[in-house]
Amino acid sequence: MSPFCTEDDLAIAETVGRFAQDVVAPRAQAIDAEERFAGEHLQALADIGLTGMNLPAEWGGAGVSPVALYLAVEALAGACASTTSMLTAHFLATDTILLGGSADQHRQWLPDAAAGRRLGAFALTEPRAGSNPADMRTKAERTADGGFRLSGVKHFISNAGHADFLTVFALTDPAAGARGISAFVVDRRTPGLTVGAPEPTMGLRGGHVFEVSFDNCLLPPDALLGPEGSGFRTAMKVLDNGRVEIAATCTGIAQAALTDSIAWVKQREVEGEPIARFQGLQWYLADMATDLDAARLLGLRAASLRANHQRFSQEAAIAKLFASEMAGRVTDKALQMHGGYGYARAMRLERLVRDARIMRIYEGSSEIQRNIIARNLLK
Ligand SMILES: CC(C)(COP(=O)(O)OP(=O)(O)OC[C@H]1O[C@@H](n2cnc3c(N)ncnc32)[C@H](O)[C@@H]1OP(=O)(O)O)[C@@H](O)C(=O)NCCC(=O)NCCSC(=O)CCS(=O)O
Repeated sequence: MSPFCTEDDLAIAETVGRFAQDVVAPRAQAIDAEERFAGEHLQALADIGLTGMNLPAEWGGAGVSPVALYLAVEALAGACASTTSMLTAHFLATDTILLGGSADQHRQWLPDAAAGRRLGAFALTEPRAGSNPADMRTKAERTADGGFRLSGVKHFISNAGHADFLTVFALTDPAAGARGISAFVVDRRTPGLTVGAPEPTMGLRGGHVFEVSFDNCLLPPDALLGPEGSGFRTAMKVLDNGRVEIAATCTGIAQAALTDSIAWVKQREVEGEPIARFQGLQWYLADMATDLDAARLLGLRAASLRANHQRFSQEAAIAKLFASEMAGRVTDKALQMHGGYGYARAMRLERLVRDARIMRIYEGSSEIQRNIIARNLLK
């Protein structure tokens, strides 16, 4: 499949692919249509090791390579992107604890999260600080007992209303800009923490997003992840991982659209012959496959660098930019090939088109990825 994958990675992908098609795919249309939270899959994801797939075995995780993680996320996304979004948001939360926290914090939070007993959410974005999180307003002030008083509002937070814990980023030194941001792990039952109703969205309708308010929430000293002021850097490292997982989600969605399109042109007939005989449609398929292959290779390259403990921020941004734009192109072409049937809600293609759209926006929009890529080029 790719120079980046080992036999073990491919075996994991096959297992997850079978699980995704047998267990997750059959419920995906209903989850979307009824806007039902994809959490109904949480136990099944945990049973197959997916809830801890980003974590080392030491903390209850699957201990697999980031390449296997990429392939697993892709396989799951081909079945249900809402379920995948719930899972990747959980990964953002547990990655924050893994990368920012101490061994004691790992022990306290990660095994339960890896086992799917506790669901996480990642609270970085604010109503007026999306692309530029350094401009956040949420504050955490020291209290006399060494803990913190947390106040502010976070927005578009996946899982929040269903989560057991959130990793939250807040200013501990408002004068210091990005260097004044700290990361915290917060129990969702903390008094003063309230979550709004799920925000209605165009796609990922089973991957609920929420506004979260912190009204003078009192946090214990051990809620702080890492040294004060290190939160922004932790968030950026977590997002490097997250962007590769979004790229994998995009290749999963696009692969599903391509698979459906191949089946469609073979089955749909015009004047007694399958439309697959039209060269125009064959060229559509060829372009879709080429675009998809390029995106997958970029994603696997980033995952492979991560596996080798090399810096991969640039490659993650390139993979996320290309894959999210590719998913838009491929799902749109697929819909065009299906004609009115692709536009009808009875087919999953309509869902794939809607689910693909957010990929160009969350975890850093395409414009932000271009900024990151250009900034690295001009260093
Ligand atoms: C575009 C940005 C990267 C620009 O950031 P800034 O210009 O504000 O900050 P910098 O000066 O670049 O960096 C400050 C500080 O952080 C360090 N840094 C930066 N990037 C990295 C990295 N990849 N790895 C490690 N460290 C990093 C940098 O070296 C500086 O350190 P020093 O202070 O010098 O020590 C940024 O604004 C950005 O990424 N914006 C997009 C935000 C985003 O993606 N938000 C998505 C939120 S989550 C979501 O969308 C969905 C979640 S869910 O499903 O609920």
